[in-house]
Amino acid sequence: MTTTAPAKVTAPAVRVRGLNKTFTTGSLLARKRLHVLQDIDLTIDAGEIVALVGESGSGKSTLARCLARLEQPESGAVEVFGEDVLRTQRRGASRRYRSDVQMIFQDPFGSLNPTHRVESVLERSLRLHGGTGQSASGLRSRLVELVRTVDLDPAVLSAFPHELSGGQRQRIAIARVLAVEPKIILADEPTSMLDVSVRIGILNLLAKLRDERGIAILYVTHDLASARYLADRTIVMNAGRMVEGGPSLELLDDPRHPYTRLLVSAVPDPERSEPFDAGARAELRKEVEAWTSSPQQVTTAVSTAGDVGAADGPTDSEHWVLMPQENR
Ligand SMILES: Nc1ncnc2c1ncn2[C@@H]1O[C@H](COP(=O)(O)OP(=O)(O)OP(=O)(O)O)[C@@H](O)[C@H]1O
Repeated sequence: MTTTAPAKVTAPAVRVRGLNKTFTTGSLLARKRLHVLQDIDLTIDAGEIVALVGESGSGKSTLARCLARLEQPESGAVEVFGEDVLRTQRRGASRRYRSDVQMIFQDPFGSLNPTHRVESVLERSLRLHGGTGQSASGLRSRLVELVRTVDLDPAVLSAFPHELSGGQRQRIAIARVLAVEPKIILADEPTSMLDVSVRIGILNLLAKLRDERGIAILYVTHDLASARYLADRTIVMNAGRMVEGGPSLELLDDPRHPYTRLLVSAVPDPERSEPFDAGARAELRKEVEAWTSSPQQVTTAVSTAGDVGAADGPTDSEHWVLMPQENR
């Protein structure tokens, strides 16, 4: 008799279940509790990019910061490759966790020490990760390899951050993260401070890291068009809750939830057959308000997982047309 070996089950890179986070603000006499994350569920597989979109203040960064262990949620579970880290690492993230889960921020200048040349910024990360056992030539070739991975010329190694463009600085910030060989990258608006012309290069770099290294990426953004371009799945957040999620193309081309439809309506698309008019948007806004006061989890056919320009108009709206995912 032949027996079939059971299929190997691989845990997702990240699984978040029932996560809640509140902040207390105000003076002693007028304390206010802000429930910033409410019952958040999310999974990200290895080699997958998941975009988190929503209006300003919807809780996207707080969720990323909870995953980076920079914030402590009140309840819920965060599993990384199957390990329930809030239980097993109660006193804070282990050294291993801090290598495996890395964060990229929106301001690449703020995250690089202006007095250090690029090579010493990267060398520091390499040494932290691999100890001090590298020979001088081994170290040099790792530095060159790192900057080449982020598509920069090794000449940048001798530059100071202020001598680089915003896009180059963000690439160095990414190289520094790669020095510790992360399995998960939390990218919080990594292109929002960059010129439109260089944004797509950073998005393509993130896609390369997913495809070639199998890195799981949470991509936090206001820009629906870039989420559509880059992310395998997109999740929409409103006021601390997840309202809708699914494969990016399906979700953003055929949004079901009124809030997602409102966000999508703010991105002009000449190919859209029925343009949204002000009346339609006002109706959607009413539906969103009704949902916010009595939220129900919306499950769409594609279901698995703030200010995206809904009120202020789109940013980079041309990407919607210029960056179709299928032509990437
Ligand atoms: N440390 C903190 N203390 C108090 N309130 C906070 C703190 N951090 C965030 N908040 C509040 O939590 C809410 C969610 O903020 P968060 O930054 O997660 O939203 P976001 O969706 O990432 O918005 P943005 O796109 O503007 O960064 C906001 O109302 C914010 O003011």
